[in-house]
Amino acid sequence: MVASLNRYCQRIPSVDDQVGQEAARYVDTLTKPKGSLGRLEAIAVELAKITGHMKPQVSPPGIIVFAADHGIAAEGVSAYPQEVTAQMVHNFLNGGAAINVFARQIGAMLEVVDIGVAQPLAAPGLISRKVRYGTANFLKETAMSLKDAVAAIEVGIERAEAMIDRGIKSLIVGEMGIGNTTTSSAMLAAFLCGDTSGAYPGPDTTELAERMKGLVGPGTGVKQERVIHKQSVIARALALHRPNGQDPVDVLSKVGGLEIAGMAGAILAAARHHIPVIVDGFICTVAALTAVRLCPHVNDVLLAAHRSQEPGHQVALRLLNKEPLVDLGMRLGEGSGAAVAFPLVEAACRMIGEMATFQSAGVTDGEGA
Ligand SMILES: Cc1cc2ncn([C@H]3O[C@H](COP(=O)(O)O)[C@@H](O)[C@H]3O)c2cc1C
Ligand SMILES: O=C(O)c1cccnc1
Repeated sequence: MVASLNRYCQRIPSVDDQVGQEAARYVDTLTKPKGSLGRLEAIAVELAKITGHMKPQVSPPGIIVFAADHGIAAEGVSAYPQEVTAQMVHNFLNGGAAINVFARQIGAMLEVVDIGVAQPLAAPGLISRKVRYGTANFLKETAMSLKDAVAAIEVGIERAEAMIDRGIKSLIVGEMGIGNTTTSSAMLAAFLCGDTSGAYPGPDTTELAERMKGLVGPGTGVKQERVIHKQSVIARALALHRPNGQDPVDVLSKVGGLEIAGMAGAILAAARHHIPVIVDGFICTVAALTAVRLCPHVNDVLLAAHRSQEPGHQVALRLLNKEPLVDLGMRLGEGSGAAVAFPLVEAACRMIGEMATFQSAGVTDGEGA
């Protein structure tokens, strides 16, 4: 790993288990039968551990949407054309996308970052941090250089730290990039397959494509034949580049995406500053996995928001050992599932922050376990 990134990761603290234990004891003193608020109680304890505060806060939340294009889109892996990425950036800036609506609902700060859209973009409010004009088609060549992968991670760190300086108390990262479910499936497969020796076969990739089944899905809504085509594209790319699943920067540079690198960097920055991350769907969970491979205890600051319909999401969640809060059948990205689940996380904070104790309210405690 590059020295500067390595140094940054080394400065990421562990969560505070002692505050967590105190918070768990305190939750049991609140005016309710013990355990009766179910997972909200566990979330409150997680948030206490992450923030180091017995009464954690997650508001205001910050949302950073990273936009970038994918050379692999040229292989016909999406139901929509590449120019939709740039068009949606304008939609975000005009406030008309799903994430804008949910960001307003939860009072979030929202920022849109061009980290690698394939065409020049300039518009009021857009944060321009283009590392390159989209990735290369990774079926033919590596997606980007190692230097670009690290630069994109560093853009994510920079943007998250800027928002943290502005006072956000939790972070949601979202993305826009036509073709990025293919990229995410390829990265997930690399993290899985690259772990075992001899994982990548020779020129015949049929068996490898078969193993892609549970990792590849319809994305924006391609038909089953095209899902099979996506599996084959990914298998051929993996056999060509043989990414090392133990080395997330290698995986990013060979089959990754600029926005996924940016999201991973932003997640690292949140962990560095004791800020909880509410993880969106498939793409975001692959970015989170990338951050966790860079620094394993980053996993402790992640809360999985929702279960995406994209099949690989289930696999990625299992690798992180996370159970999502809700399953609404969503498959959008942009950070939308995380924003929709945010009020549940906020409820957990309010519970531990505002409820009376048996003692303060003069209510007689029982022995409920
Ligand atoms: C209008 C529109 C808005 C979106 N917002 C998020 N995505 C989502 O769909 C894309 C990934 O799917 P695939 O790999 O099939 O291209 C990403 O841009 C993702 O953020 C959108 C897609 C479209 C078409
Ligand atoms: O779950 C996601 O992040 C997702 C699923 C489909 C398309 N875009 C994003």
